[in-house]
Amino acid sequence: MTFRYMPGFGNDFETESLPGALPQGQNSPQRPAYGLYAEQLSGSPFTAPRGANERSWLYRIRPSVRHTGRFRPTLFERWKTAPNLYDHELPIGQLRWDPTPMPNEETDFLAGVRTMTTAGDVATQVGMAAHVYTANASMVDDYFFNADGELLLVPQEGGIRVMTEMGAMEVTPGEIAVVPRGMIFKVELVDGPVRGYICENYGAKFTLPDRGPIGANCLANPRDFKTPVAWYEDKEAHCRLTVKWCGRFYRTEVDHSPLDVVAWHGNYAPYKYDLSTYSPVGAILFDHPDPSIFTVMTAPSGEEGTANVDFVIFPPRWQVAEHTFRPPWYHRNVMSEFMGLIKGKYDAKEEGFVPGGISLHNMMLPHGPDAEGCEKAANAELQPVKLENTMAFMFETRFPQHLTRFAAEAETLQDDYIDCWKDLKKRFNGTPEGDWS
Ligand SMILES: O=C(O)Cc1cc(O)ccc1O
Ligand SMILES: [Fe+2]
Repeated sequence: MTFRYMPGFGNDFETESLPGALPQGQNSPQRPAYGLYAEQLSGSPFTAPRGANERSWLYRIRPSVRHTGRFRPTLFERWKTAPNLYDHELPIGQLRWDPTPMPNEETDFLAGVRTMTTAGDVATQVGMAAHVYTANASMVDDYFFNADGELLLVPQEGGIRVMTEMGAMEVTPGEIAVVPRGMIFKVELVDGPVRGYICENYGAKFTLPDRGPIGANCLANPRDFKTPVAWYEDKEAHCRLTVKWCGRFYRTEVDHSPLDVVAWHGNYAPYKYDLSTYSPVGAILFDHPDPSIFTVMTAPSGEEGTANVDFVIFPPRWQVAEHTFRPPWYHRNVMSEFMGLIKGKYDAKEEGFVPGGISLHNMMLPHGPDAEGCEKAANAELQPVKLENTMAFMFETRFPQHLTRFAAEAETLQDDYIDCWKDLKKRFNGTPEGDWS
């Protein structure tokens, strides 16, 4: 199968996989071509202002209402939803985990989701959850949609094929994909086991941040976002559709594939993005800017400049700042920082933060470079240095991130993480130079 995409962020797209399947000049013809049913999928209230109004028109073999029978409750006990408070006894702290191991038993994407943190409240469409997924099997006759929010998928190991109602995307480590709230999809594996991270965004959708004085270019450029062309399965088989709805899971059975959209148009659609197309802008003379300069996408909350969640990356880049402590400064942040590493090394941590791992620096908890990193940065010769072969990211939310019991009790939790700062010694010695040796 070939994967084809249309460029642009939030564009009004149109696509058909059979000639003439997409009505022209109207949305709801009396008898759509090919005997298709017309259906509107709304991603915003009908009356949302034009710039935030999202909907698509789908032309499908059966209307979605025929993809569901009666719903029965089902359980995915490791996929948690906010509010999920204090189901463990671990005190607050700076935390770090080793990579989640690949499954031993047959596990598909849906079964392989494990929640690490939740924030906010799904019932008021506020906040987010951070998950890891691991899988060693494709979803074949199993399909899923999440009514609780959009899913930002961040593969770390192994490629996945995200087969959605509106098209199919192949997404490999170094790329990300977003599946909108309510969109039916399944995940197939390209070749072998996979691992990655998910941000489940309960709030307003991810959008591109304003660039302010940076101007009209750089950071994430709209044309590098890719939305798949229409694709469908005309498959009659025993299929299951699982739905996540306000933190609970339900299942319904149908005799055909729900991925049956032959043509569509609109601006509510899945997309993917290659992180290597991000054009970072940074300090070209001195000092270390705030990580907000590396925001790929932001999901706003009601308060200006205060994101429900930001998706931030730390891509390969030159470091050139003069007379500057170049790694992140020591800091305390009102926002809560969940970090993952897709590949390479992260410049604030010399050891222990490895690809597939996670760190969590929650609301107001102090953190910064480890002792070794500090020592190196303070004594480095400040030549231009290229940070290569690296890609870390952060889900940064205005809401405190509450650990799940799974995260608190995981064998991968490093109990010695805070020791990475214990050798930060006193440098104050009464002289203006201090003791930076
Ligand atoms: O804590 C971290 O490693 C993330 C981070 C990076 C940076 O360059 C500045 C602030 C910040 O929180
Ligand atoms: Fe931080």
